[in-house]
Amino acid sequence: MRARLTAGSAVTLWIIRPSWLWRRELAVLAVLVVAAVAGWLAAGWLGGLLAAGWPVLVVAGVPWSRHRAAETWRRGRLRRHWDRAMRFAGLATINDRIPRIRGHRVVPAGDRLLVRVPRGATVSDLGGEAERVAATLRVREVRVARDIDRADLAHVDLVRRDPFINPRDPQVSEPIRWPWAGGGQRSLRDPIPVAVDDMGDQITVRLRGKNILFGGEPESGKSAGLGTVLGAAALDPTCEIWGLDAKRVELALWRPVMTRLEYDSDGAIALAEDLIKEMDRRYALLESMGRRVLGPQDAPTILWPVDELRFFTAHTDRRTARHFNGLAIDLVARGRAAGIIAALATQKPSGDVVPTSLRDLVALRWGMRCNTKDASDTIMGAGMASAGWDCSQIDVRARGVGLLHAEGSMPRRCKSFYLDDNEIRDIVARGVALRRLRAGDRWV
Ligand SMILES: Nc1ncnc2c1ncn2[C@@H]1O[C@H](COP(=O)(O)OP(=O)(O)OP(=O)(O)O)[C@@H](O)[C@H]1O
Repeated sequence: MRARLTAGSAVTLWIIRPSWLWRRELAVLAVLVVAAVAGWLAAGWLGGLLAAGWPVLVVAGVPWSRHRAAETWRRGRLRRHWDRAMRFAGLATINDRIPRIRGHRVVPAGDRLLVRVPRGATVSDLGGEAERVAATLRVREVRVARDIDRADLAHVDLVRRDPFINPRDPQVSEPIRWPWAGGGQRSLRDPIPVAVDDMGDQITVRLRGKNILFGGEPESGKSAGLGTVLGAAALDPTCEIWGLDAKRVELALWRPVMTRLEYDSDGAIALAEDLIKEMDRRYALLESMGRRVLGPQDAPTILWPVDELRFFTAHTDRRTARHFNGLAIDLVARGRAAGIIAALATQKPSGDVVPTSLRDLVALRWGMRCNTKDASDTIMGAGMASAGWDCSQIDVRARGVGLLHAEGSMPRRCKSFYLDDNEIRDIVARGVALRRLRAGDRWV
C-alpha cells in the first residue's frame, strides 16, 4: 500500500504538521494578539501595547517563569530539530509517522530522551541511523538503547559535550565527592556508589558474590576507583581487608583498618595460601550446615585488594608467578560463595599480566584509559573495543574516567568518585572506631 498525496494530505503535511511543532509558540502569540486587539479597541494603541506588554514583562521579570519559558522554548526547539533529523535520516514511515519524543530530561552530557517508534518501524532502524541523526542535530554522538520491556520504546542520549572535561582547566580532572565520605557505618553487601555516568546518574556496584578488576595506564585513576571499594569495606566493621600492595604506598593510608597487608611476592603467596585455607574452612562449615552460601552471621566478608597485579602475576621469577597465578585463580573462582571478594588493579593490562582464565572469572571490570585496543580488550573482554567499548578512546586528560562493565549489562562510561588523603584518613579513623565498638570497647 502506498499513501497518495491528495489536497487534504498536502495541507496536513505542509501546514498542519509543521504548525503543530510550533503550537506552544503560536498559542502564546495568539493570546498576545487577542490581548493587544482587545486593549486597542478599549483604549487605543497605548491600551493595546499595555495589554500585550505587561504579561511579557511579568514572565521575563520573574526568575521562575523566565526559567520555565526558556525551558519550554528549548524543548520545543529540540522537538523541531528532532523532527527534521528523523526525516533527513529517512525514518518517516510510508504514512509519514516518525519516532516521537515521549519524555525529555536535561543531563550533564546533553539530553536524554524517551522515544517511541511508529508502527512498522523498530528501534534498530533508529539505532542504525544514529550517526546521520547526530550529524543533522550537530551533536557529538547519539546513543540508542531499546527499552527492556517495550520493543517500541528507545532510550536516546544526545551527547553534546564531555561532562568529565573540566571547562575551567581541561588538564585538571575535577574530583566528584564520594557520597559515603561523610557517613557512618555501611555494609559491603549494600550497593556501593562508585561513579557517576556521563548522564549524571550515580553508578552503584554490588560486590556480594562478585570480584572486580581495574585496569588502565599509569595515572589513569585505578587507585581512586579501588578507593571507593576500600572506603566501603573500611566503613563496614564486619569486613576484613587482606591486601597486597606492590608499591607500598597505595594502600598505606588504609593500613589501620586492614587485617593483613603484604608487599612482596613471598608475603603475597603466604597471604593467598592463608586465604585459601580460610576459604576451605568456610566451605567445610557450609557443608556441615547443609547450605550453599555463607551469610553475614557465619563469617566476616573478606576484601582482597591487590594494587599492581603485574608485580605478582608476571613476577620475574617464573615459578613464583605460576604459583601465585594458581592461587589467585583458585581464590577468584571459589572465593565468592565463601565471602571472599577480590579487587584487582593492574597498570599493564596484557595477557601475560591478567591471564584470561583469571579475567573471565571476574564479573565486574573497570577499564580506565588504556594505550591500545588490545589493552582495553584485556580488561573489558575480547572484541569489546571493536564493538565500540574501547578504553584507548578515553581522553587522556579525563583522569578517573573509564568503562565499567558489570555482568549482564553493557559497559557504561563513567567517572569514579575521588577520595583525597584527608578524606581517606577520616574514613579510616571512623572504620577503626567502628571496629573497636564492635569488639566491645565502650571507650571509643
Ligand atoms: N576520579 C577522579 N577524579 C579526579 N581526579 C582523579 C580521579 N582519579 C584519578 N584522579 C587524578 O589522577 C591521579 C592519578 O590517579 P590514581 O593514582 O588513582 O591513578 P592510578 O591509575 O592508580 O596510577 P598508578 O598506576 O600510577 O598507580 C590522582 O592523583 C588524581 O589527581
